[in-house]
Amino acid sequence: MRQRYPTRRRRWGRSEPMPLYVVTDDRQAGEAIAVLARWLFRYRSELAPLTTALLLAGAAAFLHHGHRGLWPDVLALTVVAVAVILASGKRWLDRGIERAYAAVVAIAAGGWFATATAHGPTSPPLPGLLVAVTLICGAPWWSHRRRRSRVRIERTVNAWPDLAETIGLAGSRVLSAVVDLWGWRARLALKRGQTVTDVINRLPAIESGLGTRPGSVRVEPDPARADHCVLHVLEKDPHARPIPWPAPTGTSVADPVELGVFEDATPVRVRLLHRHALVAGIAGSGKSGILNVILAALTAYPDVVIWGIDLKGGMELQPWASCLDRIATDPRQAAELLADAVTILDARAATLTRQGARLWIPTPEEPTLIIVADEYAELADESPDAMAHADSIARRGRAVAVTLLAATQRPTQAAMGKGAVRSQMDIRICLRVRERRDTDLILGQGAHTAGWHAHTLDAPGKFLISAPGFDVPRRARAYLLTDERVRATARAHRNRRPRLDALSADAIAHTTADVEVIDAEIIADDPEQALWTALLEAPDVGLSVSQLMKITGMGRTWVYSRLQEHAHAGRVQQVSRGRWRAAQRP
Ligand SMILES: Nc1ncnc2c1ncn2[C@@H]1O[C@H](COP(=O)(O)OP(=O)(O)OP(=O)(O)O)[C@@H](O)[C@H]1O
Repeated sequence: MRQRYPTRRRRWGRSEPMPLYVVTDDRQAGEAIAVLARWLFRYRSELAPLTTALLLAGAAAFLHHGHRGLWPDVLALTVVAVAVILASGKRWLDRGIERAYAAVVAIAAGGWFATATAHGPTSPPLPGLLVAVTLICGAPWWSHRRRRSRVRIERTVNAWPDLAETIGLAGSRVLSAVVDLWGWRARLALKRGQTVTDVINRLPAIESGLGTRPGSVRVEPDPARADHCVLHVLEKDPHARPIPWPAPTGTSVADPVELGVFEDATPVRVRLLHRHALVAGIAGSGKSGILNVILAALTAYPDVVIWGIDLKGGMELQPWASCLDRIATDPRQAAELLADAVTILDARAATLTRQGARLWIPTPEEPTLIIVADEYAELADESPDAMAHADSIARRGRAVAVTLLAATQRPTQAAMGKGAVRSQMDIRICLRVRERRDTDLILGQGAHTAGWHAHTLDAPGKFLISAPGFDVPRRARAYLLTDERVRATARAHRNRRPRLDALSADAIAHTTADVEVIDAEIIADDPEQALWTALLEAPDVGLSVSQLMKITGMGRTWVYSRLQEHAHAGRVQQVSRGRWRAAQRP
């Protein structure tokens, strides 16, 4: 009983006034003083401006009584204090505004103290002035966010032993705590036998115990100690607002692509070369947003050819059409495209074997081939052939630089669990999911238990990434490209796109052979009519500008200007870079 009494008393705060006790013995006065002293100690930070004012008044009264001639010395000390703050205050106060505040407080306090020493602290207007200066200088102090956070941490650290018991982490200790930009961080030492998973499983209880908003506490394991972890409390959400896309910095597909930023403001930079990637999340979670960020970066590189599969009828990838070498918009085209990718893969593999090399190193002349597939699960449902090819690419494509970037809304067992595709995905980007088990489906069995809580991501574009170098669950938010930015970026990058290398192009030459048949069938009496007929009858992959020049017998400028007119009127569409066909065909 004697042990529990003081423990409970420690928890009383402003919101929970101390209950009324009827105490019958003489210790009442002693208890009241002890409670008052504890209260003063607990709120010492908030009371600091008042305490300083009282100390100044007391000291001034003392000096005025016996040593009033010392006022010039007080003034000189004030000048020295201000000089020290301005010259070397950076050691204690890293922000300029804080140092300026400290200097102003020193001038006000020193000035008042010197005057009060000379004339007496009670001589008017000095008492009123002291009250005014205390309130004016106290206001920034009371409202200062970092000070308040520091005080809150101190109280939390003191209360941790009780809190730990309540939330089921009894025996854990706070080793250190610091305030950071968005809240505070504490290093925890766990009781022997406790693990980071125990802490992760108690996250909602910790949030409740700390009185923070749901979803505001993160736990990061300590790579060096299984019985240590870092607790990160975010008082403000660093990802509350969309983050605009900064222009890409890389020059080659070998450079990492910057997807967004983590909560500590470090960029999420991931290398796509020789790796397959999966982007998954529910509708509206921001998959297309992430594809846009990746495409905006990739289309700037001269050593990557991009093919697209978009089973939403080309809706998602259409803005990038002028930068894509090829687009498939239905399951049949998708199967053909993937079959061609496997042909390229085989041709490259055979060449590498002949050369005794192991890796296809991309250059602008021999680019890497990345196949961007939106709605990947649809493909699984509608084209088993396509899945067989995708499986092949997933297993054998890395070394020869033929890789997949798949986005899916439904990480179904059929699409993700079977075959090699999911297990071969080196980079997994998990946006918001509906159910916990979807996290395991995307990131791998056991991910949810290990703290990858994708179901708690609460805004589009927020994601978790599991990839080489990213093995702890850290929340990030992808950059956002507006539609206008997507169009402008595609326009800026379209003339820099490389073509497939001769080896790969020859391996799939049959695709262009289909197109040649059409060339022969069109008669170019009337160039306008010939152009339109050709566009109407163009194959799914479209016709190139040089083919249209041949068919119409007209020059490049004429063909371009007619195509622009048709495109402007919505009559033709650019199927992929430099390939056109009529928007609606008979
Ligand atoms: N990184 C981001 N930051 C802020 N908002 C975003 C971000 N990414 C996407 N959004 C917003 O979320 C909405 C849905 O995004 P998006 O279309 O990318 O989702 P999706 O997962 O592709 O959806 P669907 O599966 O229906 O195609 C859009 O209005 C977009 O503006």
